Amino acid sequence: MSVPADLLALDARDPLSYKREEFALPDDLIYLDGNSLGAMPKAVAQRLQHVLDEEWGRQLIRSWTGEADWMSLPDRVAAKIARLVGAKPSEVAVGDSTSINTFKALAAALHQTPRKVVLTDADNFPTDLYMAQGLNALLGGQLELRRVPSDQIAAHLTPDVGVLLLTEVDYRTGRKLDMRGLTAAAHAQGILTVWDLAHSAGAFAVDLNGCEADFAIGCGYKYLNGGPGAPAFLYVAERCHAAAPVFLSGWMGHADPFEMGREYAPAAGARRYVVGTPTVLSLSALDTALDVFADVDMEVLRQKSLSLTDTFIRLMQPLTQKHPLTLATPEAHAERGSQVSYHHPDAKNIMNKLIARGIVGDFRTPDILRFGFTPLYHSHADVWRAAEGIAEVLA
Ligand SMILES: Cc1ncc(COP(=O)(O)O)c(C=O)c1O
Ligand SMILES: Nc1c(O)cccc1C(=O)C[C@H](N)C(=O)O
Repeated sequence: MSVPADLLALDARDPLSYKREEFALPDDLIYLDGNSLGAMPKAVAQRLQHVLDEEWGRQLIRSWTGEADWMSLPDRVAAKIARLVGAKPSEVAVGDSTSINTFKALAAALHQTPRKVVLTDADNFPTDLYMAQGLNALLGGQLELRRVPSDQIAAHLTPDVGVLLLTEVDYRTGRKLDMRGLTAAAHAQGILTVWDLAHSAGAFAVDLNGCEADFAIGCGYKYLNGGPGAPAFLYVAERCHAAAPVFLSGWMGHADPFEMGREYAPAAGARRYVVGTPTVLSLSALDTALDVFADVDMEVLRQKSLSLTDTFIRLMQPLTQKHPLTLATPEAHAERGSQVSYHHPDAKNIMNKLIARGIVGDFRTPDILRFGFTPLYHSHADVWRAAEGIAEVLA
């Protein structure tokens, strides 16, 4: 069997097809895991070589303030991410991990309200729950972490809730929450919002300012393709800056680090949430990786993402009739991120077999087969080949 003509026609008119060339991807792999670790943009290798040879190797310490200007690297990367998430550059800080930034955001948000309840999705990504638990321990156990199923969040926006901590796209099911509606409903009850955009940033256009979101965090190594352990980001709405204290008040978030003053004074804007010395190698990789998005219209990217996931769901549909395979991802476009997941009682074993055949997705407990689609480097033909491989493994 070869790729059906209708899918080849979709690929022929794909306005983003030229993007695949910008990535180093093995030809014999169908990589459906960009939602865990994005593929490497080819330009990153050249950038890192330059950083090694010239900026570090030759210029050494002079690169902090010289031509390389490592001091402003977090801010330059922040400006590129800001465009993708609908924020002002001065509202985004880049550095640390998503986990650490979750702590910063949650601590700052809780400081702005006398309320002690943090409302979250019972199935939120573990690190979000763990960071809230750790913060609660630091605060002497005065918080209540209230966990409810995602479809019951709206009904639990009660006046005792201080902060709503949610992941926009669920890492297991790929279900996308209504960030705009939930943020407005939260605000109507005087609740601040912290959105985890790990599976959103770079996957589709996010509009933090348009949604009037208060705080957000996100990963650099998934759809932003910044490489393993890439720096994460933190968004703090401008109107929250004055009241959102910096608890991790490191010298690199100081207004004038080299003044070496005795008292902490925050830098302007979100730069104050940068803590210690910027991780130049990984920031440089992320900086160049983000250039892949420079000429990309995020609405076009979203349309392609939906076309890829629609196609996958359609091709997989007959398999759900023959096997104990059920779609875990919502079919409504507004409720879907850029991944498609299925429940299967033997999911772990099936994923291992798929990976052995070069179709790389994820198994997630307890029974999820997860397939991530990256419109920058996937074609409809890839989707078809993946579905064919899955059919063979299931058979
Ligand atoms: C929703 C979500 N939040 C956070 C993280 C990760 O946080 P960190 O980069 O700190 O490991 C992930 C994935 O690893 C995730 O899926
Ligand atoms: N962050 C990860 C890592 O450091 C190692 C392996 C996997 C990951 C992941 O991305 C897990 C992930 N956030 C998930 O959505 O399941």
